[in-house]
Amino acid sequence: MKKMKIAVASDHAGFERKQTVLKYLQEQGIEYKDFGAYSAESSDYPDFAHPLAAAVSKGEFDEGITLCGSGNGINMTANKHKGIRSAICWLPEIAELARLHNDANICALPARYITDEQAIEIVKIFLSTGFEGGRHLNRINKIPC
Ligand SMILES: O=C(CO)[C@H](O)[C@H](O)[C@H](O)COP(=O)(O)O
Repeated sequence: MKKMKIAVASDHAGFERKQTVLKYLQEQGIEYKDFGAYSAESSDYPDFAHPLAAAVSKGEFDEGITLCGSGNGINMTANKHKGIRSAICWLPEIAELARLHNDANICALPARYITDEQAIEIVKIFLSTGFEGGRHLNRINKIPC
């Protein structure tokens, strides 16, 4: 895997699953920053998703990984930022397509609906798959509003 700098965030609902993802990144020697939440105490996902998405948008990180209960809230928040293409990835195949076809730069995990093993598999595929370009480049260029 190429050398990368990854931004990671969750709310309380994604906190436990995030620990598994962080351990995986550590084991792989992948540099990361954890933007919070730092406990499983109830919290609001925008408080963590906005700083993470701003940092990815500014190019401070190569990609982001986010987790909340369903993946929706943290995904919606991140997609408000310029240049962010955040995709909810609930299967490895969806994660692969999010990179190949959509050049997604944030992988949003539905922490309450996947296992630790599935989370790792999804992250592994997301981080190791490149953008296909071609016809997909025309399409992603038409996304900004
Ligand atoms: O935004 C969400 C749902 O669309 C996230 O999954 C949150 O994690 C979830 O809403 C948190 O729910 P809780 O009842 O406050 O734990």
